[in-house]
Amino acid sequence: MAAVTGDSQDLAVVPGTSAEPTTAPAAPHISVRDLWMVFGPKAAAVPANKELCELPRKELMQRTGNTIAVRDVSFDVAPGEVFVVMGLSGSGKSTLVRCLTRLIEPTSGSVVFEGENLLEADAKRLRELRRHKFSMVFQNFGLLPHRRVADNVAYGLEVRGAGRAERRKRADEVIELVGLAGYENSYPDQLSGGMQQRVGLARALAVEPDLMLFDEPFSALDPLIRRDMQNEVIRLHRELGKTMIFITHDLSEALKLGDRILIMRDGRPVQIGTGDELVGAPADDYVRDFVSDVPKGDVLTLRWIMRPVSDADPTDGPELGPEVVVRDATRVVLESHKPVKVVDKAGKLLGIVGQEEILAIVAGAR
Ligand SMILES: Nc1ncnc2c1ncn2[C@@H]1O[C@H](COP(=O)(O)OP(=O)(O)OP(=O)(O)O)[C@@H](O)[C@H]1O
Repeated sequence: MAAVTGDSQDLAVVPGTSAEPTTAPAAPHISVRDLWMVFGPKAAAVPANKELCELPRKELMQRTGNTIAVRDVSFDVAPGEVFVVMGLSGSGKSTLVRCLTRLIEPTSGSVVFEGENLLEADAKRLRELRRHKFSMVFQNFGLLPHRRVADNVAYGLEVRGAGRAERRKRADEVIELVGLAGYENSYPDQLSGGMQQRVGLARALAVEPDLMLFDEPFSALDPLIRRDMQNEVIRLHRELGKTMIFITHDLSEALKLGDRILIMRDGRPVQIGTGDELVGAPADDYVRDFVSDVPKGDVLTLRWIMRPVSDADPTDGPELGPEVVVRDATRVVLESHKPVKVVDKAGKLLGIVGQEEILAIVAGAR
């Protein structure tokens, strides 16, 4: 999915620089710096204590009763970007995302949202932000069972104090938007899992949030329904351009939805990058392992496989941009009797891709 503002390529870390904080070209929508979340007694003392921070998880727990769920995480999310947080169970994804809106109180660091450090907001301001600026979609849908679809969708507006007519109008709009028209008066248990999650999506959209947070929203759904819901998020993002932070432990979901992906391990950020950067230049064996089964041709772009032009290369072949995905370039390259020239927007020749480079990827040799 393309970022609505800015070129996601520009937002990315340079391949191989792994977890360096990335700087968005425009003012970031949300900017996280040096964020720590330590559970347990005297948690605040842990981040500053190098010796404690380096202890294995079990030993830290035995010695101090603390668990480090998020350690020293920094990243920016640009307006309109879809930023995915990915990692195995226990890697700190949920804690990190809950810290962003202070559903969990971070131990230290800063979270600047639209220029405001949320860690300094008082309870009143925080309530205001949660009602007007953020919304969250949960894995277990989080619907109120005794309320009809329309009332579930309008719940956030009701909390905000909106009148009945306004609530109903807005609920109808978003119910239509997520494809649930006709089900306004149903109860959640009369709907399938996928439809219930559409209600969850509609409820999150109803309040017109600036930032949408998704906590593994589709993990409980069947694969086909899950695919439909991913496509639904892509469509809604295209139509509404909301900034989204999306947690998943599923790499294919991360690659499908994310402009950029943050990979977490044991609370640490291991790599932040676009899908092709993770696949083309994994920061370590953990990331390499994650991406090992990804069909490379579906993710890598020509810039990853092009070679320098040599004197022997004909340079009158067809031209393609460096951002073209290998899969999409395959036909042009294989049908051409000459190597394809990889050319940037200014017309500068960057490299050459011939049949060997394509076949090496398609056959999985690289
Ligand atoms: N309230 C808590 N008290 C103590 N430790 C906690 C608490 N919540 C989470 N943790 C610990 O923090 C670490 C990160 O947990 P978290 O739930 O954020 O991971 P996750 O990547 O979201 O995992 P999952 O995909 O299973 O939800 C884990 O070791 C977990 O046991």
